[in-house]
Amino acid sequence: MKTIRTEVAVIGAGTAGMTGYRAAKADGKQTLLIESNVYGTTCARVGCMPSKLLISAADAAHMLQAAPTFGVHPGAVRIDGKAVMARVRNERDRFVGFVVEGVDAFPAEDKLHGHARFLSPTRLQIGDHTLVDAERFVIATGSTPIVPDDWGAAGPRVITSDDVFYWDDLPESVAVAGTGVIGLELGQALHRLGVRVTVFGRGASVAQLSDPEVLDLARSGMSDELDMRFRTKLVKVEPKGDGLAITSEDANGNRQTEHFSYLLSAIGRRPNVDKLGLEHTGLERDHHGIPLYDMLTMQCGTSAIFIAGDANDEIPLLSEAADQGRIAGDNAARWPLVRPGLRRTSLAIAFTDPQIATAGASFAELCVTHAGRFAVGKVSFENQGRSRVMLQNSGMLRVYAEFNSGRFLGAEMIGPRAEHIGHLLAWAVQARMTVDAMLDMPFYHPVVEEGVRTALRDLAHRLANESIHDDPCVDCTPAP
Ligand SMILES: Cc1cc2nc3c(=O)[nH]c(=O)nc-3n(C[C@H](O)[C@H](O)[C@H](O)COP(=O)(O)OP(=O)(O)OC[C@H]3O[C@@H](n4cnc5c(N)ncnc54)[C@H](O)[C@@H]3O)c2cc1C
Ligand SMILES: NC(=O)c1ccc[n+]([C@@H]2O[C@H](COP(=O)([O-])OP(=O)(O)OC[C@H]3O[C@@H](n4cnc5c(N)ncnc54)[C@H](O)[C@@H]3O)[C@@H](O)[C@H]2O)c1
Repeated sequence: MKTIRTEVAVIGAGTAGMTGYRAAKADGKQTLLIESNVYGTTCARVGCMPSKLLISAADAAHMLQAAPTFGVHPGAVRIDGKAVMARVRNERDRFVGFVVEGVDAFPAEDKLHGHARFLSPTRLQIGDHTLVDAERFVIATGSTPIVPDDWGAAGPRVITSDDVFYWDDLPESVAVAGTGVIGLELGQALHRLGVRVTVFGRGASVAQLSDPEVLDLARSGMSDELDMRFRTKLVKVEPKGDGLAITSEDANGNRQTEHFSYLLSAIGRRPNVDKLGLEHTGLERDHHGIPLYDMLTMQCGTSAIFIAGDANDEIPLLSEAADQGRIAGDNAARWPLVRPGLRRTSLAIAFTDPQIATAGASFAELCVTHAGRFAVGKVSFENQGRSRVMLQNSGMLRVYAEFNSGRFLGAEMIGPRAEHIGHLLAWAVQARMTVDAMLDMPFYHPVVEEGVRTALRDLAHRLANESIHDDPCVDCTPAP
């Protein structure tokens, strides 16, 4: 077996690993980037980009369906599944191509292919061919979709989001398990593209929402369009004919068996830390096996090992993987003189329709950190001018601020233009703005942001007329 020595070893060439590699190199360290699979990142190959391509096709179909309400009659709509999937794959391959070009530009001696695992705190074994001795490490190994064993045993018709983006055609039907972001984004898109879709949720959660009022509206809005089965678990999944027989059981114990072409398991992702030999590093780990680390430096304990991106399961989003990778790579290079990096205000967007956005502190978080000390303002988009004009007048925004200081803390919404409003509100949280200062900002007419102003005015009124209280927060039941 060959032995290589390097100053920094980065495990995983996804988004976190690539930014980590670049940061360590920029600090002048000899750095090795180790990847076990193909280059191209989860985001570009099977994540953010292909999912948004599929959603855009679904948006086009949906716009045609909504057109007659405006007096515009496009005629019979025909969805060519092969053409839809061809565009998804072709455009996806283009995005992947740009990432691979970036990796190609890294010097050959900085790249190594194979599965890395720790043999000691300073040594990795790569596949069965190389030993890597390094002073410092960045773990950026990403995550893998979860498929329970009993579902997986039903065969290849049980799939994950990874498989969808390799389809040549749209299937007849899909059962989706999970009402998280992936289940809702893909479930709604496939439904709008003419696939028979049923979404099963073992609880009643909707994407990342925790605010009970927004959640209620999101549940009913999604159920109006999609066959949503909340509080329903899958009790048996069996291969049958060219698909699957899926038996579900609702909260009242009623069981039914239905036939679907596929079961899409969208019940979360597991960080890739299990086959890394972390037991040989001496690092303290949590009950999921993830090393304990500092969220500002990404350093695991006081070691020379850093962890970034989906691998630490903190906030499994692209923007976080990029930030955390940069901080981890920089600190690996600087070790032992590590420094806190820039962690930004939380922002999460689900590209459902209506979109869902959460910015800053969530309602559930505030119930813990600010119980009785925060006020809530809100707006419904039902009669909001611009939203009605566009026929996108459904949804709600709830905004939160601290009593006394009037500082804006966060927001949760489902509604039109949430991807943009989410940014606006996250920037206000990070800038530590007060509600009054936000209301001093310009608002054009007629725009959806006027709805934000209505919510902020409501919030300002409540800050002025309500006060800190000791009552238990009746609203603060955790989201199911
Ligand atoms: C369907 C879907 C849609 C998404 N949409 C969005 C979105 O719209 N917006 C958003 O912000 N986020 C989205 N995400 C999440 C986002 O894609 C991830 O948070 C991000 O890609 C994680 O980057 P990463 O670098 O941590 O992991 P990855 O990009 O997965 O990189 C990890 C790499 O490590 C390699 N590796 C693992 N173990 C080893 C080992 N032992 N040795 C060597 N190499 C190893 C893997 O092969 C992989 O290449 C989506 C995810 C999915 C699945
Ligand atoms: N637009 C975006 O930013 C975007 C899009 C897609 C994915 N992502 C990222 O990918 C991550 C993974 O997405 P996800 O949707 O797979 O996970 P998730 O954690 O968002 O949702 C998982 C869902 O599955 C349910 N569930 C868990 N175990 C179950 C079981 N045994 N049976 C039935 N249901 C079960 C949960 O209650 C939840 O509703 C997200 O957390 C997000 O960070 C982001």
